[in-house]
Amino acid sequence: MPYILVLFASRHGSTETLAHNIAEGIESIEGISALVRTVAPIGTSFNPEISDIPEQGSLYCSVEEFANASGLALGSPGRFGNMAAELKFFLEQTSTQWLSGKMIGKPATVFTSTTTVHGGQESTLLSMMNPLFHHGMTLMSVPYTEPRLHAQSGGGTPYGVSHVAGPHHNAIDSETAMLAKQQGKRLAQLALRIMND
Ligand SMILES: Cc1cc2nc3c(=O)[nH]c(=O)nc-3n(C[C@H](O)[C@H](O)[C@H](O)COP(=O)(O)O)c2cc1C
Repeated sequence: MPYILVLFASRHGSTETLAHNIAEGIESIEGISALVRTVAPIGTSFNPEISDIPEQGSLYCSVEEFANASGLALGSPGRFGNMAAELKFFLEQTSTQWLSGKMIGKPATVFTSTTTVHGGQESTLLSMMNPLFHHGMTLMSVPYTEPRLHAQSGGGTPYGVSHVAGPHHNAIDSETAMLAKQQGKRLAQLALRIMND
């Protein structure tokens, strides 16, 4: 069965929870599944002794899993208004796929979590879109016809779903979770449409 890769970096669990919400939305669509993967952390020494398999949670993504996906949902915590280094490090291992055009036309969407509401959610989301445009992917998100986008007082953007975690890593609220599911659902529907074209 074709799958959509839900690839995330997350240290405190907020982006990871959004990833699972998005995966749930993808899985609600018949004919396509979700593959949830993360990336290995990067140590401060740049020479970490990291096992190939994480001790807990989602497996680390392989470049093959990236290449063979029919679509991509990419999530990162905001780090100074940018995506996390470990996610960028992973993406920089995909130049073979860029050269071959393997990802061209496939749909992609992005999501994030930050501590503060004005802490760079949109810039983080846009930073994740840049390499996906270089891969020739088709960027999409949730439009304002989704009523929850109007109702959100914290996160939630037309660039991709977002969560404002606060300093204590607050749980994702039900409205944001629903928005994430909707984003996953729309991504799956678009992937099927593109595949059947
Ligand atoms: C190096 C670093 C930079 C960060 N920069 C920002 C920032 O610019 N704005 C912000 O609101 N939060 C920032 N944060 C906080 C994280 O974005 C926030 O804790 C996020 O919810 C973590 O997501 P996670 O639970 O998926 O790890 C930063 C955290 C780190 C470690």
